[in-house]
Amino acid sequence: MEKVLEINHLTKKFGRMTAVDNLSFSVEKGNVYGLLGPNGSGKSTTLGMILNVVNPTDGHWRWFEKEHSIDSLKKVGAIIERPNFYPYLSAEKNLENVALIKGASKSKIDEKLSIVGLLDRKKDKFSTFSLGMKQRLAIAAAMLNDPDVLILDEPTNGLDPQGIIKIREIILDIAAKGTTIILASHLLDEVEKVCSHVVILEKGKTLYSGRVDEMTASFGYFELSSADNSVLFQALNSITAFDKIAENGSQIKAILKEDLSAESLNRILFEKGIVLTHLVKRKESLENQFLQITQNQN
Ligand SMILES: Nc1ncnc2c1ncn2[C@@H]1O[C@H](COP(=O)(O)OP(=O)(O)OP(=O)(O)O)[C@@H](O)[C@H]1O
Repeated sequence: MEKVLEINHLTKKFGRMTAVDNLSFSVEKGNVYGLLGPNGSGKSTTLGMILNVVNPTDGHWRWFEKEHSIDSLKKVGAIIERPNFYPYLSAEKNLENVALIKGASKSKIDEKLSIVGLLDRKKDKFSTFSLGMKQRLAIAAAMLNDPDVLILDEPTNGLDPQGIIKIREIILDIAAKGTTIILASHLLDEVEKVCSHVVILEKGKTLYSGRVDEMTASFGYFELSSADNSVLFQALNSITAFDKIAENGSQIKAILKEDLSAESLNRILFEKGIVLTHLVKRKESLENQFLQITQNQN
């Protein structure tokens, strides 16, 4: 797989505060990466470093498997601050200005406005746009020179539900056409809906890095009960596949640390003379895992 970005031991300190702490991960072409973390976890600082606007304290990164070159960033489109356009100019005129600055062709303007659903509003002044439309225009501007990578920092912040859905559809559409996307968000739901990969940050440290579906597909847990739960509890404790076993009202919750099917567990317990009255296998959602991970840090 072609590597678009490699980050190694990246660290940023502001005085005594470490905003990004020894961060390492790689971004492969064609995927959508979520940088997920609560406010202040170091997402924007990380994006600032890889975009050359924040100086790192330590560590390094490289774009497109090349050592540092300003040229590499020409293939990266980014929206890291609120879109800044001329309010009294139309969407089209604003994009003409951006094209001029970026050295992109004006012939791309209609195509990009169409991708973000603003082609029929191209003659309207920027000042008449909703926040969601402004954000979509910013995406069109970032896409003008057909970047290989698009970076978005909290792209749906402050938008209404309709605006949020629209932006997410646009991101997925751009990704489906082959552009690699790196998206910083504090919304787990957003990452689950949009990203294939996720790096979870808490206080600048990586807590999880990997595929979103692998994280969702953790080993899960069982809910069980039997006529005598204390005997069941003891029996479960002797099975090495479990990480934690807890009584939960009339049921026992047994969390897996490795794969074990409901059928196998039922058989193991039956062989120990235990007949179950209840057996359900469940998977923790990414949301629960994220909450657990962030809670454990406090
Ligand atoms: N220029 C700066 N000077 C001092 N501290 C800073 C500076 N920029 C960021 N920080 C601190 O670094 C930490 C990480 O901030 P950062 O903005 O990267 O987090 P974030 O995950 O993007 O959160 P948010 O979504 O709230 O911006 C925070 O504690 C923040 O206060």
